[in-house]
Amino acid sequence: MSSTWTLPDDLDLPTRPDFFPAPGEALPQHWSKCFGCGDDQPSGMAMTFIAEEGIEVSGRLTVANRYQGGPGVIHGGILSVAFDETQGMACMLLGVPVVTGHLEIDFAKPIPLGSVLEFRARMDGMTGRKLYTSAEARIVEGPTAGDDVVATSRGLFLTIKPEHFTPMKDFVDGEATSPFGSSTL
Ligand SMILES: CCCCCCCC(=O)SCCNC(=O)CCNC(=O)[C@H](O)C(C)(C)COP(=O)(O)OP(=O)(O)OC[C@H]1O[C@@H](n2cnc3c(N)ncnc32)[C@H](O)[C@@H]1OP(=O)(O)O
Repeated sequence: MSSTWTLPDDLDLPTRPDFFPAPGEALPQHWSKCFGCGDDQPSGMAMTFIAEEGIEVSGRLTVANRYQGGPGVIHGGILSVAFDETQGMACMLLGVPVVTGHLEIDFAKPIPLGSVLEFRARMDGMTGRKLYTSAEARIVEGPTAGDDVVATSRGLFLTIKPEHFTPMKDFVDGEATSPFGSSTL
């Protein structure tokens, strides 16, 4: 795998805050209509996430037939959504909303339809509003399951004020059951 991603030297590493769920506990969805994790988004991926040790989080995705890109394998865009979600969830330990500014993926191995993927992500450091994250995916169930990393991702997230989304509120498709910013975290 290769990447042009380089971390700045002057990053602070966040520590796990008291309000963050204990290792093994579920993380709340950040927005019920989110394509990646929302339970009020019938066409979405309905990913679920749990807190891991330290500042790591993990998420799972079953590769449904509708996520097909090349013959029999996951679409790269779907894989990117899953990384985006998982790395965004890793930023939740700051307790403030974030958006993705930059995301880059290395696709290392084909991922067959029907696989169950596990994603693990963490913040590698932060400076000001900029949060540097990384993640990797493994196939944990399916014919090619194993310890091999099948894809990796690096992403820059930026903290935002809740009013960032105010100009968009008229475009929301109906009433959300967990409005943005109402996360229990
Ligand atoms: C729990 C959450 C889970 C979330 C999962 C899903 C996440 C998503 O998909 S979010 C949706 C996709 N993303 C978006 O819609 C974001 C759209 N972009 C924006 O709104 C803006 O560009 C935004 C907010 C990222 C940055 O704008 P703004 O707040 O004005 O910051 P700006 O002053 O331009 O940049 C701040 C710093 O970040 C840097 N920066 C901003 N964008 C980038 C980028 N793409 N690459 C590198 N650096 C960047 C700037 O260089 C600047 O650095 P420095 O402080 O050192 O000068």
